[in-house]
Amino acid sequence: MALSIWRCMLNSSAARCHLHRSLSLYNSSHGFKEEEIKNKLALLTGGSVALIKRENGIAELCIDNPARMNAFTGTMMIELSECVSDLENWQEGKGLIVYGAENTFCSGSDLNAVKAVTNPQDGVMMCMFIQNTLTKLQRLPLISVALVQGKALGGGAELCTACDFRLMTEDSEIRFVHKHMGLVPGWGGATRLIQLIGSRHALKLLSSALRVHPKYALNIGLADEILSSGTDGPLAEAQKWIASYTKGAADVNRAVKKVVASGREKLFEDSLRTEKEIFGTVWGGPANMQALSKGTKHNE
Ligand SMILES: CC[C@@H](C(=O)O)C(=O)SCCNC(=O)CCNC(=O)[C@H](O)C(C)(C)COP(=O)(O)OP(=O)(O)OC[C@H]1O[C@@H](n2cnc3c(N)ncnc32)[C@H](O)[C@@H]1OP(=O)(O)O
Repeated sequence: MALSIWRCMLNSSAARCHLHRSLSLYNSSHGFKEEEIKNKLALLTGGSVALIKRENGIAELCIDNPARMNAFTGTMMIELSECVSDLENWQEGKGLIVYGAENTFCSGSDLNAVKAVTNPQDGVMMCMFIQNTLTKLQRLPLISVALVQGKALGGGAELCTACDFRLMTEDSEIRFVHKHMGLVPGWGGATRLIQLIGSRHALKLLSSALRVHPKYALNIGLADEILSSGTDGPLAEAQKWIASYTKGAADVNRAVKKVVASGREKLFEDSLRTEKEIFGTVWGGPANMQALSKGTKHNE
């Protein structure tokens, strides 16, 4: 079969692969009434979530509510969802750094918002809204990094588990305080924590609300690097760190994250099929042809 026809077949199946992007975890068939909960969240104002998409393909998402230790108000939950949707459509994107304003990460839900969302139905609806957002964040075809400075508490601890990697500054902590609030994680943090560090370590952190300092986080696999207090500052350190994992063409970087995200979630044979489809999107592509024409050697 002519190579070009074969590639066309691979590419057409790869196109189908793209069509499955950004299906929400919860929809109306699960009783999720998105517009209804968004209208309620919109009344809980304060703070903001800002997204910068840079020319080099690395975006920065800032959780900005320093007067409340970057706690999420209702409007910030809506803005986070909108930023993640924007990133889902950013075809040039390769990486994402999530961080908090004024050198602290996030202290979870704004307790004023929590007190305003009194009935259990609305609480569960808010939980579904946030889980939809954080599941899409985790599945973005970008390498994502949570830059943890200061405190990542409650929902803030859950948010950092939705990123592929966590970089912690020397004085920072991640703390699942839910049990002290008479709660369990609801933003998907328990499920992702078990994926990251295993059920034994996850149960220890959730049942003790332990302050997880950087060295222990590194030891149990929750953190990937402890950032030294370099002269450039933590955000610049994080930019340097992510740059070493996002070199080269955007489509190849995105394909790498897609094959790993597929293997992380799918059954073995389904993941193999997805890997084949993603392979078809880069086989014979510009980066592949350039490497072949250069006679690339791997002895650096
Ligand atoms: C599924 C989980 C999810 C949910 O249930 O929806 C949650 O995340 S529940 C919330 C979990 N988070 C908390 O319980 C954090 C509560 N705050 C603290 O423990 C402390 O503030 C701190 C984060 C450890 C920082 O302590 P400290 O350095 O002493 O500063 P302050 O306490 O003075 O905080 C400064 C300022 O910020 C306000 N603040 C902090 N966190 C929140 C929050 N989550 N919601 C609302 N406001 C918050 C704090 O009240 C102070 O404000 P003022 O008192 O007006 O100065």
